[in-house]
Amino acid sequence: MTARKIDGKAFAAKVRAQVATEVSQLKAAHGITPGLAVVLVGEDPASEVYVRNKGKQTIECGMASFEHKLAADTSESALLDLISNLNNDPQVHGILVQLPLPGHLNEDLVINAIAPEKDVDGFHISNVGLLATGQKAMVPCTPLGCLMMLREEHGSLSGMNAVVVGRSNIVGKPMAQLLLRDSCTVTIAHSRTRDIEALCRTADILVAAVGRPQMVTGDWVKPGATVIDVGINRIEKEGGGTRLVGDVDFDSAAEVAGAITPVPGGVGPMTIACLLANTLTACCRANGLPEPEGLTA
Ligand SMILES: NC(=O)C1=CN([C@@H]2O[C@H](COP(=O)(O)OP(=O)(O)OC[C@H]3O[C@@H](n4cnc5c(N)ncnc54)[C@H](OP(=O)(O)O)[C@@H]3O)[C@@H](O)[C@H]2O)C=CC1
Ligand SMILES: Nc1nc(=O)c2c([nH]1)NC[C@@H]1CN(c3ccc(C(=O)N[C@@H](CCC(=O)O)C(=O)O)cc3)C=[N+]21
Repeated sequence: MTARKIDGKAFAAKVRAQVATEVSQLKAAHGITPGLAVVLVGEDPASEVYVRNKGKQTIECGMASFEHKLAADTSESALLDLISNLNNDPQVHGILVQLPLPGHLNEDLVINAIAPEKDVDGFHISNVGLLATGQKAMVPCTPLGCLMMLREEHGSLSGMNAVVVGRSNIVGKPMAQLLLRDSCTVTIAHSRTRDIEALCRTADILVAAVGRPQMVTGDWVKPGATVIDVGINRIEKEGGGTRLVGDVDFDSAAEVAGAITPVPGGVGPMTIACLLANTLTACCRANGLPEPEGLTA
């Protein structure tokens, strides 16, 4: 392996420590405790992992955690009622509805029912529009975490060629927006992209968010490039059991890349740290207090 391994786990711990410090100051000076509500409808294995890690870390940071676990057959109106209550609850500064939702629920409708200023996922159409037009928004946690690691690695990203593989609303598109805002030349690739390997080899920054285990191999990577692996895929292990792998084939990519994030221990922990940072930011904004520095995009 020649690439530097970017330690997302350690970086996330630093971000959470900063959040915890600011939370304790907020409590001491103003008697305010930031609160995060997480809504989980039905059972999704990826979401379960996320909710478990997140609840623990929310409390470790000194914030209040409100978990709402609803049955898989919950009606849309019941879910909208809950969101309305959370929108009006002064103890709740951040609301996250775990995706994907069961098929009978309209995701767009549900997400857009969240008060934009409490939308710590940054998925509400208002926040998407604010980000796209360069205004102050809630920035989606996963792309924000990726951006923080890239800035730490490179300082300025200006003029770099970035290729984002994946065009989802929750990762690919907002990632591309953030890279564009930092003056990268951005290309978004997806399942219809022609000669995707050659395109990826033009990237100084390569972000993989496809949901296909180990799809991006070393021969897709430009020598010295920085590779950010967003993928979280559970695969069968030889000899039984399962293990977590990314969308990048770590071993072959690490032979070519300059720096690379591992899975686990890369983007995942940063996502949760950014969720906590967004909750703190939302709480400061709600109370007309100055925002924490270095925790927003
Ligand atoms: N670490 C973290 O914190 C998080 C990790 N994830 C993980 O990131 C990955 C992506 O998530 P998400 O964006 O929600 O996934 P989606 O399934 O919503 O989007 C996947 C994207 O990848 C593209 N794609 C699929 N197959 C190919 C292919 N063969 N070649 C090129 N492009 C392809 C799709 O293209 P098209 O649009 O043409 O279909 C689509 O745009 C998953 O592994 C997920 O688990 C997600 C969120 C947070
Ligand atoms: N509204 C919404 N927002 C999300 O941001 C969201 C979502 N829904 N639905 C599911 C996906 C997935 N996701 C993960 C975040 C962190 C880890 C994480 O902490 N991963 C650890 C490993 C965890 C383990 O050991 O299994 C790591 O990569 O090191 C994983 C997955 C957020 N998502």
